[in-house]
Amino acid sequence: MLQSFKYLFSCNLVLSRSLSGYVSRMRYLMRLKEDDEACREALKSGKVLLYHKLSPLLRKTSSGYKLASLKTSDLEQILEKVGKDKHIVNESFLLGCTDKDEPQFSLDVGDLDRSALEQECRGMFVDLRKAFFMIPGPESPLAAKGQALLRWHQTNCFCSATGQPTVRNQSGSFRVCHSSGITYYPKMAPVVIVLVSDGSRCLLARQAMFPPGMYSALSGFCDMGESVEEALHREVAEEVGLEVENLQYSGSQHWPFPQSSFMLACHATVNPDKTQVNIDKAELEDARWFTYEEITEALQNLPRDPRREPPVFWVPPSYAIANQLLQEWANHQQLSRKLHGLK
Ligand SMILES: NC(=O)C1=CN([C@@H]2O[C@H](COP(=O)(O)OP(=O)(O)OC[C@H]3O[C@@H](n4cnc5c(N)ncnc54)[C@H](OP(=O)(O)O)[C@@H]3O)[C@@H](O)[C@H]2O)C=CC1
Ligand SMILES: [Mg+2]
Repeated sequence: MLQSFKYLFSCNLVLSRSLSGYVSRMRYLMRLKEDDEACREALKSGKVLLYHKLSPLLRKTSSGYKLASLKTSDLEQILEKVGKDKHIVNESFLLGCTDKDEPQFSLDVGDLDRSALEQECRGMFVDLRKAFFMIPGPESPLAAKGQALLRWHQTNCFCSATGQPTVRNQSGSFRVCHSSGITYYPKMAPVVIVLVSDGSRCLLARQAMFPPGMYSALSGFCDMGESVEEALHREVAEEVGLEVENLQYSGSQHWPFPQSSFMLACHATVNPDKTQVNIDKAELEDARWFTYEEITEALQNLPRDPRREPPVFWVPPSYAIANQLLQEWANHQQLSRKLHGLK
């Protein structure tokens, strides 16, 4: 009894410690967003993710590649070595905070000589899509956020009402036009993504612009005023001419390409007697039903090696929420096959 009480007590202690750690970190970040001076101070002891024309800096380690996270003081020295004023570090944007309470920032140095920087930083700038195949999975959201914030600032330098320049706050959590008084906040466009199943197969599609052989779940931007459910029904009807039912929320994800999207992912079903697809050829090059065996094989395909021919059929990498939908569908199929005594 005492043992279990002790165990419960220690669990609660761990829980309350970790909760208060999280809460204080969030409060700290909130303050940095609002207080320019505090943010400038935090930058001095923080870490900066460096980008060159929106490509993040990666460093090779003994086990592969990692996002390079440079101490501000080291970055200042590097900038001076490549002949740049170290104060451009102050143009960094606040991204978040590590679990060791180190504030993290991103900075694009696209106007500096790329190879000189790569040499000084002992790393290389890699296109973000390629970087997703190289860096550890947990680093992907940070790399995406860093790029998205930089892109948003680069493309929102002027007020759409007055044409006057907008001015950022120190953290980069907004830009303001002093002429109109309008405040602009970084934006994401809501997108629905849905894996449609007929019970034993799932429906995937490809756009002409996708890399050869890649198929993904159906997706589309939400129209103004639409709910997620309405957008989902409409996109499936428009793109493949089917009516879906039994929508089930799966999860969400920020997606940086081509501009920031906020992906809302769901599963849905169609009546197994009504599976004939009618493709909107203006949107999609192809859409077809895939079996459980095809999906499990595609999910096991290793990340693409750009030097080799791509497989005939492959699916988005594990970081993409489309991949999560496919994993969930395959797990569900496996379970129901077991229940029905199938392999
Ligand atoms: N993370 C993931 O797993 C996946 C992410 N995605 C992402 O979802 C997003 C949407 O998917 P997609 O199927 O292409 O969308 P849609 O089916 O809505 O088709 C895109 C079309 O909509 C137009 N459009 C309408 N509203 C917008 C808007 N706010 N921003 C940009 N274009 C708009 C575009 O026109 P035009 O281009 O002519 O300007 C384009 O022709 C893409 O950014 C894609 O990268 C998609 C699949 C998987
Ligand atoms: Mg679409």
